[in-house]
Amino acid sequence: MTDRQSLLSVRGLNAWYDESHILHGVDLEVREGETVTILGRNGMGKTTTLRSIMGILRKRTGAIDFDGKDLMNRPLHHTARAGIGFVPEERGIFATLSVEENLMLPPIVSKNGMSVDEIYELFPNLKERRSSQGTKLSGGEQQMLAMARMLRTGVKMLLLDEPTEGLAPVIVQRIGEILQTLKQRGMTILLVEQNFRFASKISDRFYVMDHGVVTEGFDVAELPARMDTLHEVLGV
Ligand SMILES: Nc1ncnc2c1ncn2[C@@H]1O[C@H](COP(=O)(O)OP(=O)(O)OP(=O)(O)O)[C@@H](O)[C@H]1O
Repeated sequence: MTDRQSLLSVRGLNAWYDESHILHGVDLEVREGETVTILGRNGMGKTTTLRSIMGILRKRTGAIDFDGKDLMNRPLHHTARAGIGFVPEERGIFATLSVEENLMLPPIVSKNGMSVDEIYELFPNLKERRSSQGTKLSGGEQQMLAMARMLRTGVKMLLLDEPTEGLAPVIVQRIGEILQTLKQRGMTILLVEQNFRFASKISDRFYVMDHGVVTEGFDVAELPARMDTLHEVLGV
């Protein structure tokens, strides 16, 4: 992995919700084609890190570089245009629009995106439900649609916040297979995930967050040797 180029680099990231200082100097790096998971107990700042990278959370300091571009002083829509797709925990499916209308909503950012046909091949259940309203979808279908919608835009990197939350094991497995397929196609993925078993199967590297800082980072090969300490820190 070390010969791959850095795609996302975050250094000394501090972030605040109003007066609450949540991130205290987060450092992390994701290289092209890697899947990296941020682990950590509830409330440690994982979601805040993703929101700060995207620029949804504006009160922040530090450096964020993506694909050679400085993201720190750009408006939110420029972050998306630079090629990062954020799939939030709440998924953000528009209830009154159909599956296909939701799919077509975000603007294309590069011509490397998947066609609608390719998307339906990867997500056959979305094809079946292409005319269904957003409200009629199961949690798993909503998660798949939220991911699919980003793949169409041609982003280089996905930020996924707890994609398996609340989903049945069979759907979690299906999402794991989809992420493996995306990895094979060269997608770069930064994942926040409480489901450690799921994350351990698809990740190349891990970071652990504790009280607004990254306390450790390690390769998947080191996972067995780290299990005891992870068990203590995360309760996994
Ligand atoms: N909108 C908000 N306003 C104020 N504080 C917030 C807001 N959202 C989160 N926080 C606080 O920021 C801290 C970090 O939350 P964050 O959601 O980033 O944690 P997390 O590691 O993603 O955990 P979780 O899995 O619980 O979401 C927590 O103390 C939380 O209470």
